[in-house]
Amino acid sequence: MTSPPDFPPLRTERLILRVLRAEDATALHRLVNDWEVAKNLARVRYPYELARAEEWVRSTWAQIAAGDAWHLAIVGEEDGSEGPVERLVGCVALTLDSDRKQAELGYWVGRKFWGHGVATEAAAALCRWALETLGLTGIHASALKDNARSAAVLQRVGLQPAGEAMQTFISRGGPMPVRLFRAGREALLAPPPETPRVEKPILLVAAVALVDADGRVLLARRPEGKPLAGLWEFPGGKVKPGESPEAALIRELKEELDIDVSESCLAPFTFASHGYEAFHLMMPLYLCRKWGGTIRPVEGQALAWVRPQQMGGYAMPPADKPLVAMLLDFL
Ligand SMILES: Nc1nc2c([nH]c(=O)n2[C@H]2C[C@H](O)[C@@H](COP(=O)(O)OP(=O)(O)OP(=O)(O)O)O2)c(=O)[nH]1
Repeated sequence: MTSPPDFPPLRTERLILRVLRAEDATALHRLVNDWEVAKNLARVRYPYELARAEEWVRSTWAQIAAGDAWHLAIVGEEDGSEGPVERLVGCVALTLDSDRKQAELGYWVGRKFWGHGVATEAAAALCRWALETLGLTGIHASALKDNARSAAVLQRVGLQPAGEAMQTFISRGGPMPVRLFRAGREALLAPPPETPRVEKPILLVAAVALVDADGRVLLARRPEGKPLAGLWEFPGGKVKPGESPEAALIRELKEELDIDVSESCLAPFTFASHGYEAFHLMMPLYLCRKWGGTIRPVEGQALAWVRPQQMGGYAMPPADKPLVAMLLDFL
């Protein structure tokens, strides 16, 4: 064939999947003649010459015309001075098995376009097109065992692990271990599971473990009338809109304990992330060993200096349990 076959381009949110054109060969050669890309491709020789790219582009036209395989260019659009300009970012392909009921999925993306979900977006669109248009019963693929990135793409597209095998990789000069993936038509066409929505508001609270010279930590008892009243907690409080967690802590420590703490004495230590009934608590916990002034319970709250080993004897909010374990390890 001397010219590309008719194939209406597939459009995704960010990409166009279309037949390769003769003029794509230069960009294709530049992207594939990169060991980081070529080493993951079974049927590519490395180094990959421009003449091979030109020949391969033409071979894809015959395969599409025969209905054997669809190797499509993955193209992004960029703003140019005279309107949008197309840019080749990779290729995606489906090749029919000999029974013509199933197909093998393959793809590659140029190194500089990695990390943006291009392969997943393109592969999912081509699979959907093939299932709907060709009536395939399933799709399969393989990924080198050392290519975790590709295995993740296949699983995001909806393929499931289906064992391991050896497969010849021209680029690597021989057989290589691969992981196999496959999925049936129903699984692939099912709508993706909804990601659980966080309905609760996120409450940001800053707290601190004040540590004395003996390695004891100050706990304060939550006063009556407040939620979780009677439980022992790390001093701190809610971060106000526009306030940094450090500024909130400095303010709270002055209000609650009448001490002066400078930001440089607050060392980020760990954090609590806990779902309470009405909100989700995000609470960075700082460590502080140096403050100005003498600690006094301004709000009449009970205070206790407690070694981490003894904190089990103090009833604390559920969010604090993992923090105690961290302190126990660290102090
Ligand atoms: N300060 C602190 N709060 C904690 C800890 N563990 C934990 O679950 N919390 C929760 C309890 C509260 O829901 C929230 C802190 O809110 P708070 O009501 O004490 O905050 P605040 O001092 O700004 O109080 P207020 O002005 O609203 O009365 O974080 C902890 O170790 N220290």
